[in-house]
Amino acid sequence: MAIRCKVVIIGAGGHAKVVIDMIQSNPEFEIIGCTDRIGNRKISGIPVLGDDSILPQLYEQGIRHAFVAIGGNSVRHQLARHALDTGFELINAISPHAYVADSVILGSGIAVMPGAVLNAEACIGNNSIINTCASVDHECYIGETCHIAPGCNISGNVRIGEGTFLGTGTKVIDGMTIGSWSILGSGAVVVKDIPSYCLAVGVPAKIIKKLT
Ligand SMILES: CC(=O)SCCNC(=O)CCNC(=O)[C@H](O)C(C)(C)COP(=O)(O)OP(=O)(O)OC[C@H]1O[C@@H](n2cnc3c(N)ncnc32)[C@H](O)[C@@H]1OP(=O)(O)O
Repeated sequence: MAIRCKVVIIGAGGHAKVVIDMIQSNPEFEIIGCTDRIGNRKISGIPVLGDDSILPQLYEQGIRHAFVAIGGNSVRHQLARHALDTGFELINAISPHAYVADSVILGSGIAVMPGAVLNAEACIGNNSIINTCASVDHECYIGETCHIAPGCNISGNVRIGEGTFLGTGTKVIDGMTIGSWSILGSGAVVVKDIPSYCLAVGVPAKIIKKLT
């Protein structure tokens, strides 16, 4: 039997439960535990080993692979940087029930949840989440550390900058550009470009706040 890569999961909330389920379905990996501020417990049968300060110790013990399972973009961004600085390689967690076209380009640290569809020549940046039943169509570019929430539909040739969050069920028509670190409220329909650092909601999506 092939030796399985030992993986530590960083985070132990609801998002981590979905990630654990996906990684457990991949025979390449063996999850050795999670990290979280609240230790001394198990999630989905996996022990919480301690908080993030134990990562260097785990690396010294020979664990080389990690996955940051945190839904919030800025915290995920910071923890991914910390894990990489410690020496870990970030794996991808791809559901066997997602469709990922052969020509899709994936970075590392990416979660693709059940029912998600990534169509031809889409490109997904490091540490991004394509959540349950979201679709990313042909030639889209999704930057690093984005979160495309459940049920979003992103049409072809859309570009989304780093750190942007599309709330549940957001729709984006083809060819749009959405900037970095913006937030689209649940149910928004994007029919015009959205700049960086904006909160936009509604149908059609309108900017209601500038974000810092
Ligand atoms: C598997 C998972 O669970 S993944 C997680 C998925 N989670 C989501 O998709 C959550 C998405 N979040 C939202 O849609 C939130 O409502 C946000 C981020 C847009 C706004 O949140 P907040 O910053 O707390 O804003 P707040 O709730 O104060 O609303 C501000 C205004 O926007 C309106 N608003 C908020 N959300 C929306 C929305 N989705 N569509 C239209 N209007 C909205 C509010 O009614 C309010 O209007 P008012 O000022 O006239 O009263």
